Amino acid sequence: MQRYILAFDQGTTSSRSIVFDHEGKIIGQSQQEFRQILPTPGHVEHDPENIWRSQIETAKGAVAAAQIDIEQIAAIGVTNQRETTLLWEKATGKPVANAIVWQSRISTPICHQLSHDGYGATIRQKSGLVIDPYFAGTKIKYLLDSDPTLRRRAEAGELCFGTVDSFLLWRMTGGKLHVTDVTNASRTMLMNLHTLQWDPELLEILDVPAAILPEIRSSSEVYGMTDASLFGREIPIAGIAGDQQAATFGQTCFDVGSAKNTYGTGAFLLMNVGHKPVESDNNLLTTVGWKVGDQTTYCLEGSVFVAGAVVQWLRDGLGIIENSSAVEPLALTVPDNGGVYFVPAFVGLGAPYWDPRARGTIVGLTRGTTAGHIARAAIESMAYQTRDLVEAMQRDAGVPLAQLQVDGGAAVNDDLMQFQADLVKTKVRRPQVFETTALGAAYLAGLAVGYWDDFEALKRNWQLDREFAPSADDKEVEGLYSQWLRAVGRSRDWAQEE
Ligand SMILES: Nc1ncnc2c1ncn2[C@@H]1O[C@H](COP(=O)(O)OP(=O)(O)O)[C@@H](O)[C@H]1O
Ligand SMILES: O=P(O)(O)OC[C@H](O)CO
Repeated sequence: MQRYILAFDQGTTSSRSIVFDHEGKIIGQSQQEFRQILPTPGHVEHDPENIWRSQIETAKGAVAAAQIDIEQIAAIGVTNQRETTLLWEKATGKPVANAIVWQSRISTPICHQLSHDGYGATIRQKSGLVIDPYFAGTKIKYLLDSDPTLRRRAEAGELCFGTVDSFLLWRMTGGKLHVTDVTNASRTMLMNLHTLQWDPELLEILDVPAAILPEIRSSSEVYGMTDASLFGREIPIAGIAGDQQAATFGQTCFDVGSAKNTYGTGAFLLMNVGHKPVESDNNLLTTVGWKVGDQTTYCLEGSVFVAGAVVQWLRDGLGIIENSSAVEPLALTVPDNGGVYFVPAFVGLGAPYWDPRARGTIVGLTRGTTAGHIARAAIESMAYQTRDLVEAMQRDAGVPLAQLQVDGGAAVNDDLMQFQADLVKTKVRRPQVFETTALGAAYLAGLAVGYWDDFEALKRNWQLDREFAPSADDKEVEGLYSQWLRAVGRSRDWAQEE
C-alpha cells in the first residue's frame, strides 16, 4: 500500500492541508480562507472555532482530492501561524476569548511598561526576542489583566493557553494532549532559549501562571494519536513547527548560513546559525529552528508584519484590483515607481525597526501618480522590507548571503522576485514546490515515523523552479533604496496611544 504524509498548515488568512508523497510532491490539497476580525485599528482576532473547522474540513478535502484512502496516511504534521494566542477551558475545550492574532498591537501599553521597567536585556538574553506586542507573552497578560475571572480561573488551573498548534492538538486528540513544540514556544517570550523550558523569571515578569502552559516537546516525534472519531481511525501526529521554521526546514536549509524568505501575509527571513543560539546585534530575533532527536538548530529571524497583505489591502481596502494576481498587470502599466514609496506599516513595523507606533504611509504622490504606481510601490515594498532584513542579517553574519531561497503566496510574482534579486544583489531561487511550509511539517512528521530516513533524503527532493540573478545597475539600486529608507522615516512613531 502506497503511503503519504498529511500536513496541516494553519495560516493567518487561510487554513490548508496538503498530502505529500515520498518525493515531497503534492498529491492533493484543499484550502479555505477564514474571517479576519478587526475590532479596532491595529487589533486583529480570529474565531478559534473558525480555525478548527476550516482546518479539519481542508484535511478531509485534501485526502479526497488526493483520491486516497485515509488508511494510507502514515502520519500528520502540523504547522501554524505563530504567536497567535488562545485560551480555552480545560474541562470543555471551549475557547474563553477570540484568538489574539500575532499582528495585533493590543498589548502595546504592556510592552511600554516592560521597557520602562528595564526588562529589555533580560528578555532578550533569555528568550532571544525584543519587547514587542508581536509575541504571545504580552497577549496572555493582556487577556488575563482585562478580566479578573479569567486570571482567577487561570491560577486555579482551569484554563489552557496555547498557540494554534497546541489548540489543534488538544482538539485532534479529544483533549488528551496539551503540548507545543520548541519552535512555537520560542515565540512566547516565556521560554528560555538555552534550557528549552518555561523560564520562571519570565513567567513572573509577564505575570503568567505556569498552570496554563503546555508541555514543550521536540518538533519531530509521535506526540499522540488523533481521536478515532475525527477521521474514522487513529493517525499518529508526529511533527509540529511554527510556519516560518517549517518553511526553513521544507527548504532544507540544513547548512549553517543557508537562508529562506517567505512572502505570505508577512515576510519572514530565517537563517540557520547552527546548534547554539546567536544573539543579534542588529535587531533580529534569535529563535529555535527545529529540534529533531536531541539536536536543536537555531536561527536568526527578521520578521516583517505586512508583505502579501499589502496586495490584499489593494484588493479589499482600496478596491483597485479584483484579485491578487491582478496586481501584476496593473504594476506593469507604469515603467517604474514614479518616485512613489509605500511603507505598509499597517500594524507598526517589525524587524529591524520594532516600532509599534509606525503606520502605513504612501509618499511621493504627484498629479501624475496613477493606480499603477501605487500597485508598483506596494509590490516593491515587499522587496525593500526584505532588503532591510538582509542588511541586518549580513551585518550579524559578517558575510554576504550566498543565495536566498524563496517561497510563499507572493513568491509567484516573477517581477517581484527579479526586483528582489536586484535589490539584495544575490541569487534568488524558487523551488518547484513552494508550499514549503506544509512540506516542512510533513518532513518533520515523516522523519519521526521512518517515512524518510534522514536529512539527506529530504535534500534530494529540493528541485529548482526558477533562479533570478541580479542584473540592475548598482548606483540606481542604491538610489532607490536610500529613498525607501527616507520613506520609512516618515512612517515612524505616528500612532498615538489612547
Ligand atoms: N501575484 C501576486 N503578487 C503579489 N502578491 C500576491 C500574489 N498572489 C498572492 N499574493 C499574496 O500572497 C499572500 C498569500 O500568501 P500565503 O503564503 O498563502 O499567505 P499566508 O500563509 O500568510 O496566509 C496574500 O497576502 C496575497 O495578497
Ligand atoms: O500565516 P503566515 O504565513 O502569515 O505566518 C505568520 C507568522 O507565523 C507570524 O509570525
